Amino acid sequence: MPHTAPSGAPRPPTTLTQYLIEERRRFPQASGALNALILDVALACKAIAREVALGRLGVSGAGAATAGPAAAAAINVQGEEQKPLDIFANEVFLRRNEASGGVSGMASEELETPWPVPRPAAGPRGKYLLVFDPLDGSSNLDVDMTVGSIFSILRAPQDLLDSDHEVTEADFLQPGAAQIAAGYALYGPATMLVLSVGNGVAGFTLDPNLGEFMLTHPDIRVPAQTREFAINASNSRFWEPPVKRYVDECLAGTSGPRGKDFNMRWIASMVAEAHRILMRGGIFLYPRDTRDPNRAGRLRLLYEAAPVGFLIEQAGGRASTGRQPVLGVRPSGLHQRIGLVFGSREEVERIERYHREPDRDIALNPLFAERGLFR
Ligand SMILES: O=P(O)(O)OC[C@H]1O[C@](O)(COP(=O)(O)O)[C@@H](O)[C@@H]1O
Ligand SMILES: [Mg+2]
Ligand SMILES: [Mg+2]
Repeated sequence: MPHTAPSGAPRPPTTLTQYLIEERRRFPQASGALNALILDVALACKAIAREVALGRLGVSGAGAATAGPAAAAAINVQGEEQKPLDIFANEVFLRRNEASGGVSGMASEELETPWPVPRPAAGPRGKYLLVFDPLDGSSNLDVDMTVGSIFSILRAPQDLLDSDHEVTEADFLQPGAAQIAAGYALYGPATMLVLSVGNGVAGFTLDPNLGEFMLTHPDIRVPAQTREFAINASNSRFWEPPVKRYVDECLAGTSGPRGKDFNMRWIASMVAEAHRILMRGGIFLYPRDTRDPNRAGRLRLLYEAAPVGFLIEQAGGRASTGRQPVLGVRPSGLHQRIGLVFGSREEVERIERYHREPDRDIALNPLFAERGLFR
């Protein structure tokens, strides 16, 4: 990053606030509400980062002094066990952002129904809707591995702004292409915030001494090609033929049709996988499979697939269901699940191509027919 003033003297790094002010200059009529909302989200992420870093000493520990809203673990709307930190992170997101005045409703992985934000006593309703997975990859907490938070900002529909009624599920059912901004925080060795306001992707690293997110990755681009893939191979018997074919070809390496060796990674935290792919390329698959006929995939469209798709596409990569661009899918419900493939553009396009080819052609593929490495 060219942090050099015209005089040649090094310039202090840009803060998240300064970055947002610069971005806002592109829209002279903007009120500043979006920036205020993003800064509130960033503040929530800093509070979560502190708590995550405490490990068993914090709300996750049995004798935690600060148990607060996270005291009891429960089962969420998805039928998944909520860890104390899932509940804590959800509370932090809700409390921080309902006070901001920027939103008129929120939706979360941890809440069955939308969270209404009443019309303020004076002034207009918040112009935006905030959707989030407050803690992604929380199964990693027990083993002190990287987790994250992921969020999406949508415009509140005009009829909601004009009315006094509470936000409804239908207000959120907008395709990913309608997102105004999306981002995630990564709670790894360093805490990072990666953000797009529709003008590329920027990464900020939390300076723990200053408590500020500093711009460290100004223009993140996903390389078009890769030799690294990520998929939970324990599901291979449920995969559809195009996915089996793709993975088999990667595994065949130099002796297969791809003519090159591939590496594999699986962190079990989509935010962490997305971050690796934004940093050095790669491809991630959590495809539609046959494991549960009632579920089209594992990941949730509104608060996992859509924001990650927005970031990846803003960085020059591609995000797809395998059959169509994920940003084009209009959700049918808050917690709708979907198959997701994202990352380096050429690999995602290849997987989409395999989905278009009839299964008959795939069965005739000599590699797939003979090897079936993951069958
Ligand atoms: O346990 P699996 O099948 O590997 O699934 C891992 C996936 O589940 C998730 O952890 C789901 O997120 P949550 O932890 O928010 O439920 C993804 O981040 C990750 O890609
Ligand atoms: Mg998640
Ligand atoms: Mg979660």
